[in-house]
Amino acid sequence: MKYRLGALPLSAAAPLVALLGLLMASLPLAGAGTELILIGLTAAGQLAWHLRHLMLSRLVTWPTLAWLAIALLSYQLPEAWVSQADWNRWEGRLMAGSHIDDWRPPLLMLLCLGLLNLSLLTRTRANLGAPLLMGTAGLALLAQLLAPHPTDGPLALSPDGPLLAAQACLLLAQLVDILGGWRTSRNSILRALWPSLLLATLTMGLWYHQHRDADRQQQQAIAELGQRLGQRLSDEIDDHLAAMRRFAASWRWQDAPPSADQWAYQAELYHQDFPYLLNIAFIDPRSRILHVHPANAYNTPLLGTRLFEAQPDGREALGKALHDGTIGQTRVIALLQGQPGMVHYLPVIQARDARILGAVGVVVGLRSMADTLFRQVAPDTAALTLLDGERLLAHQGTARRPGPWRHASPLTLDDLSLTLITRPGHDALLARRPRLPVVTLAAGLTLAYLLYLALFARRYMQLQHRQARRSNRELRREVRNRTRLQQEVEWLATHDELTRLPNRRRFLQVLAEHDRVRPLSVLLCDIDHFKLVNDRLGHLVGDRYLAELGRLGHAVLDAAGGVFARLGGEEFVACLPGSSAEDAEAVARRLQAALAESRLTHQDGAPVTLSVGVATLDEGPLVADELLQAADDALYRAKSLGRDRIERATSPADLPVGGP
Ligand SMILES: Nc1nc2c(ncn2[C@@H]2O[C@H](COP(=O)(O)OP(=O)(O)OP(=O)(O)O)[C@@H](O)[C@H]2O)c(=O)[nH]1
Repeated sequence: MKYRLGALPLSAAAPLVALLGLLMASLPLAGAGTELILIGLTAAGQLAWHLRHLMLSRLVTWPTLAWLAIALLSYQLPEAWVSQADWNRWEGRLMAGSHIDDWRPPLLMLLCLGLLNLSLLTRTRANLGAPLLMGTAGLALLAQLLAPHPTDGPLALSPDGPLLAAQACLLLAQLVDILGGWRTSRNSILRALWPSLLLATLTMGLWYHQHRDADRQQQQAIAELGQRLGQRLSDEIDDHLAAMRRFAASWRWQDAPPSADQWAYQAELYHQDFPYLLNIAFIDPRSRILHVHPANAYNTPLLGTRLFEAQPDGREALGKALHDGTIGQTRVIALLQGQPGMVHYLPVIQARDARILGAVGVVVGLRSMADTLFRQVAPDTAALTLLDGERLLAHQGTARRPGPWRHASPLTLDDLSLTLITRPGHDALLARRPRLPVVTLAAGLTLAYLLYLALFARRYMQLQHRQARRSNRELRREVRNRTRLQQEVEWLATHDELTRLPNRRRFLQVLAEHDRVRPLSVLLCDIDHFKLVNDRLGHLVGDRYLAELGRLGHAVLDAAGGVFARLGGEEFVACLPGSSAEDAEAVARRLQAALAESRLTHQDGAPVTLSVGVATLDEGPLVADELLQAADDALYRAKSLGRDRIERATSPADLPVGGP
């Protein structure tokens, strides 16, 4: 919750930061309009999620993503599928006032933010690659910060500060929001994130490189176009000069200036080849215009005009032709027709006596000439401007949307230095733009995303396996413990812990197991004066004596094919299936002997002795209680007869069967 509290104001602040920033920096809102709207929608999606209006968040996030997807498709689809013109039409409807290529660069960032919103909604943030989306968004932000201004490339990244700040706010809000959530799976996320983020970084680097390369190629193409046009312009002037020289020379055999008809006929032939010539005039030696072609509303009033007076800028050039007999050429001057241009004056020299009959004036309207030339370039391709220094000579500016940069090619026409500015149109640039960078970006980022998903899933499965293995191990250990405990409980239920001999219950079971064996003897053994041992030597020694007797008894009875058990207290019992009373007595004696040999003594050094009651069932059914009672009776008798004795019961009545 505390993270959400931090994220909330950041999400809310993002669109405000963008809007205020743009207003304060007096940046045109129209240009940033689409991006501003997208930022607003993304922020609204985030905010709605933070405020728990999930439906609203969904309603905002999905259409925003759809919008972004359409924009993305604009440069993903091949031209053959959807033409640039079609996209432009759609784009005009979707984003009036701004152009798709203006906001393509932040598109990646906004797409990442939109997808992050989606991952918020689906609550599968780390699984859906949200960390990589964040990393990529961070890279896109960084790229926008570091990238140069768009003037150096048609699709360079937008550096609009307020919009960047808004994007950073949205990213930060996402970061703050998930910091707590990823704490537990941080290791898994990091392991998947680094390799995929590295791939994303390499992809973006490669994309940027290819992107700049494409820019350079386009700039070069435009430069070549400018140079080509410039070359054509200068070739054109050379051509018409050569033609005019021939034209001027064609009058040298005349004795007098040409007649109006002659002039109109001949000049028309040349004018057809060079329609941009505003006129072709014959000027007499006194600089008067004698004939002019074509005879139109601009030219006809010029007839009779004395050029030396009327056009001082051209006087020097005309003087060369009329006085020196050489070709004269004006600079770009204001023509009598009202537009800038140049005039070439070619002397008409009589062949016979080298008399200068006059001059041919060829008026080149640069605007007309450039227009003729510019018409060869499709208007949407580029805007073309012809400049003489700062002076605008001609312009063709029909490119619907001028691109972000222009190319200036210097033109040299004789001694004239002009500049041809070529400004390519956006649409033409986009249409010619190679798709490789975008394909690289899309493929690389998709791969990085898949890599993240694969690594994360692998790591997740590894953890699951590890967890399962650990659980299995614990389960096995638990089962072992429980089995051991169970066995212990079972053992304790049938054994005596101190002597580790079978207890009374087990003894009765053994007895029952041999209920068909005859003879069946039972020995009831009791340590004599054991109380004294306890009292004088202590209970611990008493316990040791009991354990020792248990060990001895087990050894003796085991050798005799019987079972030795502890009945309780210092009383022991033995079962000897198949042993007659004599045999049983002999075993009892062996037991007494073993005890004697063990040198268990009282405090005064007297040996610890054992009294034994023997009962044998030779025939008839076994009644355990009765048999034991008979043995007990015999034992009682042994005790009362002085202890350290063996007394035999006579079955079924308890009759002494003898003693030592
Ligand atoms: N150390 C120890 N003493 C036990 C245990 N079970 C019973 N005893 C003791 O065994 C003694 C049995 O004494 P009694 O049966 O009264 O008689 P006794 O001293 O053996 O004399 P007699 O049987 O008449 O020869 C008691 O002092 C009990 O406390 C045991 O598990 N450990």
